[in-house]
Amino acid sequence: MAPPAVLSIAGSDSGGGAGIQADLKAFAHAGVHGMTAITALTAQNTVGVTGIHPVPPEFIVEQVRAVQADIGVDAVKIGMLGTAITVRAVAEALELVGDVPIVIDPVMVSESGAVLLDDEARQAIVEHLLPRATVITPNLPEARVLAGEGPRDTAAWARGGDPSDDVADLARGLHALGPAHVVITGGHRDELVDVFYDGTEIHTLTGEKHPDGAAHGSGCTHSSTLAAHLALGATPLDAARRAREAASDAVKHGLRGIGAGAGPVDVLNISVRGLTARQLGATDPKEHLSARDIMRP
Ligand SMILES: Nc1ncnc2c1ncn2[C@@H]1O[C@H](COP(=O)(O)OP(=O)(O)O)[C@@H](O)[C@H]1O
Ligand SMILES: Cc1ncc(COP(=O)(O)O)c(N)n1
Repeated sequence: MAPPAVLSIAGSDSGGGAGIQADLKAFAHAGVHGMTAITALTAQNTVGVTGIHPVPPEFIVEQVRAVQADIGVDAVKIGMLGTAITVRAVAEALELVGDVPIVIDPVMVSESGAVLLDDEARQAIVEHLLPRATVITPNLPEARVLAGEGPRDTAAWARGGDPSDDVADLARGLHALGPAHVVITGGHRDELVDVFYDGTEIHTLTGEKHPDGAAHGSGCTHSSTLAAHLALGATPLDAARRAREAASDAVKHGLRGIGAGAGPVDVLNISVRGLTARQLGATDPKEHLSARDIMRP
Protein backbone atom coordinates (compact mmCIF):
# COMPACT_ATOMS: atom_id res chain seq x y z
CA MET A 1 0.00 0.00 0.00
CA ALA A 2 1.27 3.47 -0.80
CA PRO A 3 2.28 5.67 2.13
CA PRO A 4 0.42 8.93 2.78
CA ALA A 5 1.57 11.90 0.70
CA VAL A 6 2.35 15.08 2.65
CA LEU A 7 2.91 18.50 1.10
CA SER A 8 5.31 21.11 2.44
CA ILE A 9 4.51 24.66 1.34
CA ALA A 10 7.70 26.41 2.45
CA GLY A 11 10.95 28.10 1.52
CA SER A 12 14.15 26.51 0.23
CA ASP A 13 17.32 26.74 2.34
CA SER A 14 20.33 26.44 0.02
CA GLY A 15 22.41 25.26 3.00
CA GLY A 16 20.20 22.19 3.38
CA GLY A 17 19.52 22.75 7.09
CA ALA A 18 15.99 24.14 7.30
CA GLY A 19 13.02 24.80 5.00
CA ILE A 20 11.91 22.24 2.46
CA GLN A 21 15.23 20.44 2.67
CA ALA A 22 14.61 19.69 6.37
CA ASP A 23 10.95 18.94 5.67
CA LEU A 24 11.70 16.23 3.11
CA LYS A 25 14.12 14.54 5.51
CA ALA A 26 11.53 14.65 8.29
CA PHE A 27 8.87 13.19 5.98
CA ALA A 28 11.21 10.36 4.96
CA HIS A 29 12.04 9.69 8.60
CA ALA A 30 8.34 9.53 9.51
CA GLY A 31 7.59 7.15 6.63
CA VAL A 32 5.48 9.34 4.35
CA HIS A 33 5.96 10.52 0.78
CA GLY A 34 7.06 14.17 0.81
CA MET A 35 6.09 16.79 -1.79
CA THR A 36 6.89 20.50 -2.03
CA ALA A 37 5.40 23.77 -3.18
CA ILE A 38 8.24 26.26 -2.81
CA THR A 39 7.27 29.76 -1.66
CA ALA A 40 10.71 31.39 -1.83
CA LEU A 41 14.31 30.55 -2.59
CA THR A 42 16.74 31.66 0.06
CA ALA A 43 20.48 31.98 -0.44
CA GLN A 44 21.39 30.75 3.01
CA ASN A 45 24.03 28.94 5.02
CA THR A 46 24.54 28.31 8.72
CA VAL A 47 25.66 31.88 9.44
CA GLY A 48 23.14 33.95 7.52
CA VAL A 49 20.69 34.61 4.70
CA THR A 50 22.19 36.64 1.85
CA GLY A 51 19.17 36.76 -0.45
CA ILE A 52 15.49 35.91 -0.73
CA HIS A 53 13.79 35.32 -4.08
CA PRO A 54 10.01 34.97 -3.71
CA VAL A 55 8.24 32.58 -6.06
CA PRO A 56 5.47 34.28 -8.09
CA PRO A 57 2.10 33.67 -6.36
CA GLU A 58 0.48 31.98 -9.35
CA PHE A 59 3.38 29.50 -9.50
CA ILE A 60 2.90 28.60 -5.83
CA VAL A 61 -0.70 27.71 -6.64
CA GLU A 62 0.46 25.85 -9.76
CA GLN A 63 2.77 23.60 -7.73
CA VAL A 64 -0.07 22.68 -5.38
CA ARG A 65 -2.46 22.11 -8.27
CA ALA A 66 0.03 19.75 -9.95
CA VAL A 67 0.56 17.47 -6.95
CA GLN A 68 -3.09 17.49 -5.95
CA ALA A 69 -4.27 16.62 -9.47
CA ASP A 70 -2.11 13.50 -9.75
CA ILE A 71 -0.84 12.34 -6.36
CA GLY A 72 -3.29 13.82 -3.87
CA VAL A 73 -2.46 15.47 -0.56
CA ASP A 74 -3.09 13.75 2.81
CA ALA A 75 -1.73 16.58 5.00
CA VAL A 76 -0.06 19.97 4.55
CA LYS A 77 2.78 21.63 6.43
CA ILE A 78 3.24 25.38 5.88
CA GLY A 79 6.58 27.03 6.69
CA MET A 80 8.31 30.21 5.49
CA LEU A 81 5.94 32.57 3.68
CA GLY A 82 7.80 35.89 3.63
CA THR A 83 5.24 38.29 2.21
CA ALA A 84 1.49 38.94 2.39
CA ILE A 85 1.19 38.21 -1.35
CA THR A 86 2.57 34.73 -0.70
CA VAL A 87 0.24 34.22 2.27
CA ARG A 88 -2.76 35.02 0.08
CA ALA A 89 -1.51 32.67 -2.65
CA VAL A 90 -1.15 29.88 -0.11
CA ALA A 91 -4.67 30.53 1.22
CA GLU A 92 -5.91 30.22 -2.36
CA ALA A 93 -3.89 27.03 -2.90
CA LEU A 94 -5.39 25.46 0.22
CA GLU A 95 -8.79 25.60 -1.48
CA LEU A 96 -7.44 22.95 -3.86
CA VAL A 97 -6.44 20.33 -1.29
CA GLY A 98 -9.80 19.84 0.40
CA ASP A 99 -10.37 18.96 4.03
CA VAL A 100 -6.98 17.59 5.13
CA PRO A 101 -4.93 18.38 8.27
CA ILE A 102 -2.97 21.62 7.98
CA VAL A 103 0.04 22.35 10.19
CA ILE A 104 1.32 25.93 10.21
CA ASP A 105 4.81 26.77 11.45
CA PRO A 106 4.78 30.59 11.42
CA VAL A 107 8.45 31.02 10.55
CA MET A 108 9.60 34.58 11.33
CA VAL A 109 13.35 34.64 11.99
CA SER A 110 16.07 32.14 11.03
CA GLU A 111 18.35 30.54 13.59
CA SER A 112 21.06 32.85 12.19
CA GLY A 113 18.90 35.94 12.89
CA ALA A 114 17.53 36.83 9.43
CA VAL A 115 13.96 38.15 9.20
CA LEU A 116 11.90 35.77 7.05
CA LEU A 117 8.42 37.34 7.43
CA ASP A 118 7.39 40.96 7.03
CA ASP A 119 4.79 42.72 9.23
CA GLU A 120 2.05 42.74 6.63
CA ALA A 121 2.55 39.01 6.10
CA ARG A 122 2.19 38.38 9.84
CA GLN A 123 -1.21 40.10 9.78
CA ALA A 124 -2.21 38.13 6.69
CA ILE A 125 -1.30 34.84 8.42
CA VAL A 126 -3.53 35.71 11.35
CA GLU A 127 -6.37 36.69 9.04
CA HIS A 128 -6.18 34.07 6.26
CA LEU A 129 -4.36 31.02 7.61
CA LEU A 130 -4.66 30.58 11.38
CA PRO A 131 -8.44 29.94 11.26
CA ARG A 132 -7.84 27.05 8.85
CA ALA A 133 -5.07 25.37 10.81
CA THR A 134 -5.39 21.98 12.45
CA VAL A 135 -2.24 22.73 14.48
CA ILE A 136 0.01 25.79 14.69
CA THR A 137 3.57 25.34 15.95
CA PRO A 138 5.12 28.73 16.83
CA ASN A 139 8.21 28.86 19.01
CA LEU A 140 7.89 31.12 22.02
CA PRO A 141 8.99 34.42 20.40
CA GLU A 142 6.75 33.69 17.36
CA ALA A 143 3.84 32.94 19.69
CA ARG A 144 4.26 36.28 21.41
CA VAL A 145 4.35 38.15 18.10
CA LEU A 146 1.25 36.35 16.78
CA ALA A 147 -0.59 37.13 20.00
CA GLY A 148 0.25 40.80 19.48
CA GLU A 149 2.42 40.93 22.60
CA GLY A 150 5.55 41.87 20.71
CA PRO A 151 8.80 40.01 21.19
CA ARG A 152 10.22 40.02 24.69
CA ASP A 153 13.71 39.42 25.85
CA THR A 154 13.12 35.69 26.01
CA ALA A 155 16.50 35.00 27.57
CA ALA A 156 15.68 37.29 30.48
CA TRP A 157 12.17 35.91 30.63
CA ALA A 158 13.41 32.32 30.70
CA ARG A 159 15.60 33.11 33.69
CA GLY A 160 12.78 34.51 35.80
CA GLY A 161 10.17 32.45 37.58
CA ASP A 162 7.94 29.66 36.42
CA PRO A 163 7.00 30.28 32.81
CA SER A 164 4.43 27.50 32.46
CA ASP A 165 1.30 29.51 33.31
CA ASP A 166 2.46 32.31 31.11
CA VAL A 167 2.91 29.99 28.11
CA ALA A 168 -0.39 28.24 28.81
CA ASP A 169 -2.16 31.62 28.70
CA LEU A 170 -0.37 32.42 25.49
CA ALA A 171 -1.54 29.11 23.98
CA ARG A 172 -5.14 29.90 24.98
CA GLY A 173 -4.83 33.34 23.41
CA LEU A 174 -3.55 31.88 20.14
CA HIS A 175 -6.30 29.27 20.12
CA ALA A 176 -8.82 32.10 20.16
CA LEU A 177 -7.41 33.22 16.79
CA GLY A 178 -8.91 30.10 15.19
CA PRO A 179 -6.53 27.10 14.98
CA ALA A 180 -7.93 23.84 16.32
CA HIS A 181 -4.74 23.08 18.28
CA VAL A 182 -1.72 25.06 19.40
CA VAL A 183 1.79 23.80 20.15
CA ILE A 184 4.23 26.38 21.50
CA THR A 185 7.65 24.79 21.06
CA GLY A 186 10.20 25.03 23.81
CA GLY A 187 13.58 25.19 22.11
CA HIS A 188 14.07 28.78 23.31
CA ARG A 189 13.41 28.07 26.99
CA ASP A 190 15.67 26.88 29.75
CA GLU A 191 13.47 23.85 30.32
CA LEU A 192 12.54 21.74 27.31
CA VAL A 193 8.74 21.91 27.37
CA ASP A 194 6.43 22.06 24.37
CA VAL A 195 2.98 23.32 25.42
CA PHE A 196 0.00 21.74 23.64
CA TYR A 197 -3.54 23.14 23.84
CA ASP A 198 -6.62 21.60 22.22
CA GLY A 199 -9.15 24.19 23.30
CA THR A 200 -9.94 22.34 26.52
CA GLU A 201 -6.83 21.08 28.20
CA ILE A 202 -3.19 22.12 28.41
CA HIS A 203 -0.63 19.32 28.00
CA THR A 204 3.06 19.83 28.67
CA LEU A 205 5.34 17.68 26.54
CA THR A 206 8.67 17.44 28.28
CA GLY A 207 12.00 16.00 27.25
CA GLU A 208 15.70 16.27 27.73
CA LYS A 209 17.31 19.48 26.50
CA HIS A 210 20.43 19.07 24.36
CA PRO A 211 22.21 22.40 24.77
CA ASP A 212 25.24 21.17 22.82
CA GLY A 213 23.24 19.93 19.85
CA ALA A 214 22.73 21.70 16.54
CA ALA A 215 19.28 23.24 16.07
CA HIS A 216 19.11 24.85 12.62
CA GLY A 217 15.97 23.29 11.16
CA SER A 218 14.51 22.02 14.44
CA GLY A 219 11.20 23.88 13.99
CA CYS A 220 10.86 22.68 10.37
CA THR A 221 11.60 19.11 11.44
CA HIS A 222 9.04 19.40 14.23
CA SER A 223 6.16 20.73 12.13
CA SER A 224 6.82 18.33 9.24
CA THR A 225 6.94 15.32 11.55
CA LEU A 226 3.71 16.50 13.13
CA ALA A 227 1.99 16.80 9.73
CA ALA A 228 3.31 13.36 8.72
CA HIS A 229 1.87 11.70 11.81
CA LEU A 230 -1.49 13.38 11.28
CA ALA A 231 -1.47 11.92 7.77
CA LEU A 232 -0.64 8.53 9.28
CA GLY A 233 -3.73 8.80 11.49
CA ALA A 234 -2.31 9.94 14.84
CA THR A 235 -4.27 12.28 17.08
CA PRO A 236 -2.90 15.84 17.21
CA LEU A 237 -1.57 15.23 20.75
CA ASP A 238 0.23 12.02 19.76
CA ALA A 239 1.53 13.66 16.60
CA ALA A 240 2.89 16.55 18.71
CA ARG A 241 4.62 14.05 21.02
CA ARG A 242 6.21 12.22 18.09
CA ALA A 243 7.26 15.56 16.59
CA ARG A 244 8.92 16.71 19.80
CA GLU A 245 10.79 13.42 20.10
CA ALA A 246 11.97 13.48 16.48
CA ALA A 247 13.02 17.16 16.64
CA SER A 248 14.86 16.69 19.94
CA ASP A 249 16.66 13.63 18.63
CA ALA A 250 17.55 15.57 15.47
CA VAL A 251 19.00 18.39 17.61
CA LYS A 252 20.91 15.90 19.76
CA HIS A 253 22.54 14.38 16.67
CA GLY A 254 22.79 17.77 14.92
CA LEU A 255 25.74 18.25 12.56
CA ARG A 256 27.99 20.59 14.47
CA GLY A 257 30.80 20.15 11.96
CA ILE A 258 28.73 21.54 9.06
CA GLY A 259 29.27 25.30 8.59
CA ALA A 260 30.57 27.91 11.03
CA GLY A 261 27.18 28.80 12.53
CA ALA A 262 24.35 26.77 14.08
CA GLY A 263 24.69 23.35 12.45
CA PRO A 264 21.78 21.59 10.76
CA VAL A 265 19.68 19.08 12.68
CA ASP A 266 20.10 15.45 11.68
CA VAL A 267 16.72 13.72 11.84
CA LEU A 268 17.99 10.78 9.78
CA ASN A 269 20.88 10.25 12.20
CA ILE A 270 23.30 10.32 9.29
CA SER A 271 26.03 11.22 11.75
CA VAL A 272 25.31 8.18 13.91
CA ARG A 273 25.23 5.88 10.91
CA GLY A 274 28.43 7.42 9.58
CA LEU A 275 30.02 6.82 12.95
CA THR A 276 28.82 3.23 12.94
CA ALA A 277 30.30 2.71 9.48
CA ARG A 278 33.62 4.04 10.77
CA GLN A 279 33.46 1.83 13.82
CA LEU A 280 32.83 -1.13 11.55
CA GLY A 281 36.15 -0.36 9.93
CA ALA A 282 35.14 1.40 6.71
CA THR A 283 38.17 3.26 5.44
CA ASP A 284 37.03 4.56 2.05
CA PRO A 285 35.06 7.81 2.63
CA LYS A 286 32.57 6.61 0.01
CA GLU A 287 31.67 3.75 2.31
CA HIS A 288 30.56 6.22 4.94
CA LEU A 289 27.00 7.35 4.95
CA SER A 290 28.18 10.76 6.14
CA ALA A 291 29.71 12.94 3.45
CA ARG A 292 31.98 14.75 5.87
CA ASP A 293 34.03 13.63 8.82
CA ILE A 294 31.34 13.98 11.44
CA MET A 295 33.81 13.53 14.27
CA ARG A 296 35.48 16.82 13.39
CA PRO A 297 35.14 19.05 16.48
N1 LIG B 1 18.24 22.07 22.50
C1 LIG B 1 17.20 21.27 22.29
N2 LIG B 1 17.14 20.05 22.88
C2 LIG B 1 16.09 19.23 22.68
N3 LIG B 1 15.02 19.55 21.91
C3 LIG B 1 15.01 20.75 21.31
C4 LIG B 1 16.09 21.66 21.45
N4 LIG B 1 15.81 22.78 20.72
C5 LIG B 1 14.61 22.56 20.15
N5 LIG B 1 14.11 21.35 20.51
C6 LIG B 1 12.83 20.79 20.08
O1 LIG B 1 12.69 21.03 18.69
C7 LIG B 1 11.36 21.43 18.37
C8 LIG B 1 11.40 22.82 17.72
O2 LIG B 1 11.60 23.76 18.74
P1 LIG B 1 12.10 25.24 18.61
O3 LIG B 1 13.58 25.24 18.62
O4 LIG B 1 11.40 25.98 19.71
O5 LIG B 1 11.55 25.72 17.20
P2 LIG B 1 12.18 26.76 16.16
O6 LIG B 1 13.24 26.01 15.40
O7 LIG B 1 10.99 27.12 15.32
O8 LIG B 1 12.74 27.90 16.96
C9 LIG B 1 10.57 21.38 19.68
O9 LIG B 1 9.88 20.17 19.82
C10 LIG B 1 11.64 21.53 20.73
O10 LIG B 1 11.23 20.97 21.94
C1 LIG C 1 13.76 28.55 4.15
C2 LIG C 1 13.78 28.56 5.63
N1 LIG C 1 12.69 28.15 6.33
C3 LIG C 1 12.70 28.15 7.67
C4 LIG C 1 13.81 28.56 8.37
C5 LIG C 1 13.78 28.59 9.88
O1 LIG C 1 14.57 27.57 10.45
P1 LIG C 1 15.62 27.92 11.62
O2 LIG C 1 14.88 28.77 12.62
O3 LIG C 1 16.02 26.62 12.17
O4 LIG C 1 16.75 28.68 10.95
C6 LIG C 1 14.94 28.97 7.64
N2 LIG C 1 16.06 29.38 8.26
N3 LIG C 1 14.89 28.96 6.27
